[in-house]
Amino acid sequence: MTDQPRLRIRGLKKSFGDRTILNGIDLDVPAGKSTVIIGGSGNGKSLLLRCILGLIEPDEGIIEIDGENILQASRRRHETLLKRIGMLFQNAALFDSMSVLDNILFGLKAKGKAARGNRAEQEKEALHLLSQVGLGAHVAPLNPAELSGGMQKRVGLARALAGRPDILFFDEPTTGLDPIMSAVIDGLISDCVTRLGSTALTITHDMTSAMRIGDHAAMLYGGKIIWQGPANRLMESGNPIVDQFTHGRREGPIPTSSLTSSGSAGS
Ligand SMILES: Nc1ncnc2c1ncn2[C@@H]1O[C@H](COP(=O)(O)OP(=O)(O)OP(=O)(O)O)[C@@H](O)[C@H]1O
Repeated sequence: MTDQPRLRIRGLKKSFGDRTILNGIDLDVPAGKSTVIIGGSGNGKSLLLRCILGLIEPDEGIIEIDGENILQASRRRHETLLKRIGMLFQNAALFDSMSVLDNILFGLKAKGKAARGNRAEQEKEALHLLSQVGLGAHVAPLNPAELSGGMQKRVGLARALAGRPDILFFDEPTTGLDPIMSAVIDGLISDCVTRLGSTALTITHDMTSAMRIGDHAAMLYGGKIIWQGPANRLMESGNPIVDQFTHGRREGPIPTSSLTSSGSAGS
């Protein structure tokens, strides 16, 4: 592993009208490690991922993958770089009208991998992806609505792994899951990092999960990354804002009103 982070973000800003949500994000995501981002609702965590994924155009800043600023890359190069990223969305974001198999085949197509091989080979690859997340072939013809939330997340992970991306984003992967299924999903995320060598970036509110899967952790607050360090320091960071958040205290520097308002970071 080199010292160059896989993802390097500097001075990233995004406002909507007069509401500044991201107000100069500086973040390094080390290669081949698991990074977690914590922060209150509405602070812009999902927005940050959407900016990296090219779904939202930031107002200012640098987003580098392996030292290459994707915001200045040609459109074609940008698309190629983004194919390196697989994403598990908050609610798994599966297509309800498609079978599990077709959802994964869609993931392969989106990464340009389905152009190779015939339908039988593509299906074999999809079933292999399902087995990687611990699901058998019997799930393939089912519709997402027939699956539990935990199974849907696993299918979402299988789809995120389609095309073998080396960077994986997880948006609140354990939200809505029971503690055992959360541990299963966390185990799969850790496997992606330790067995596949992926670089993982996870947004979570779940401190157990953050400590379990994270090597590196960062807290987003007021539009900036206000702390980053080893994930095992999250509960004793020495930063009063991080401490209030990770220990879930009502009293502290974070006004409780900021957790129910729009999350604007000011300018
Ligand atoms: N396309 C958009 N247009 C206008 N406002 C937006 C847009 N996208 C995000 N926002 C605003 O940015 C703020 C941050 O949203 P975001 O979803 O990133 O928060 P979050 O930290 O991920 O919250 P949560 O933990 O609740 O998911 C919110 O106030 C949201 O309304």
